[in-house]
Amino acid sequence: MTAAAIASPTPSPTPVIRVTGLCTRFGTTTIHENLDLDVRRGEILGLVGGSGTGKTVLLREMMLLQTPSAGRIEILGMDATRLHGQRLQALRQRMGVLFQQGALFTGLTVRQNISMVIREHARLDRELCNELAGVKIGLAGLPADAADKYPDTLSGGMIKRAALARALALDPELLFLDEPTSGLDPISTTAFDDRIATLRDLLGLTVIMITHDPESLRRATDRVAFLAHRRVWALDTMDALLESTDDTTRAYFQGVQRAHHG
Ligand SMILES: Nc1ncnc2c1ncn2[C@@H]1O[C@H](COP(=O)(O)OP(=O)(O)OP(=O)(O)O)[C@@H](O)[C@H]1O
Repeated sequence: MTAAAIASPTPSPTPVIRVTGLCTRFGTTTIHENLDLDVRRGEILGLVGGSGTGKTVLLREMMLLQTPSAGRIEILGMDATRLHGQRLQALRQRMGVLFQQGALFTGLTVRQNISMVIREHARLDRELCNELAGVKIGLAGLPADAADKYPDTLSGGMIKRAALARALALDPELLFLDEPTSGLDPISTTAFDDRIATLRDLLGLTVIMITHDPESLRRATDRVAFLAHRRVWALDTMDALLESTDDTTRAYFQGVQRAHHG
């Protein structure tokens, strides 16, 4: 027998996020029922599904901002549903988030917006926090002179990047993006997606991204989780999902493609 024949298969690496048996109910409405999802370290995972299928709620549950009705969420090896107090806070700090609105404080410059987050969590003097904020601004792909501008003087694409810089403020291991490129033109969207891929490579981030944009899904993601019928209905590469023979999956992705191409 050859060595290859007796070698055991490579074990799949432990996921950085493992969701099992997740249920989410609001009153009598069930949004998720026995939903399972594994997120691999270092991947960019797209999260898609029809309106109201619970993408944002699932994202919030994985970020420990919302408690599911039932089920288990393991994050970075910890049973997150059992964490409280300081340990919960410490785990949250290992995650960065960019919500759809990007909400920056309009009365603060870009640098102040970011440095404020660093100062809240680290015992560093103001000057060092400002310097660190400058590093994040560069990582997000903003020109240095954007640092001292106020958000309402920036373009839509630059605001997204400023919000990205803030999401990177605490050196997260997990980055959650809720429709990060909504409202951006195709060129800015491509540039933003490329930046996310670069940051993943550079910083070893794991990225979970909700988006409706099929071009972004194809370009930026390693795998896509498709939510339907209250669970993760399909999980595969975008190319594989586009060729799926399953009726629900095919109908969704064909609809998304049609909507995108007008
Ligand atoms: N706190 C809440 N209380 C009651 N219902 C809620 C709450 N949060 C979300 N929902 C409901 O849960 C469902 C899923 O919401 P969610 O925002 O996750 O959908 P989504 O898949 O992100 O949709 P979209 O693509 O339209 O943004 C919706 O019907 C929403 O109204």
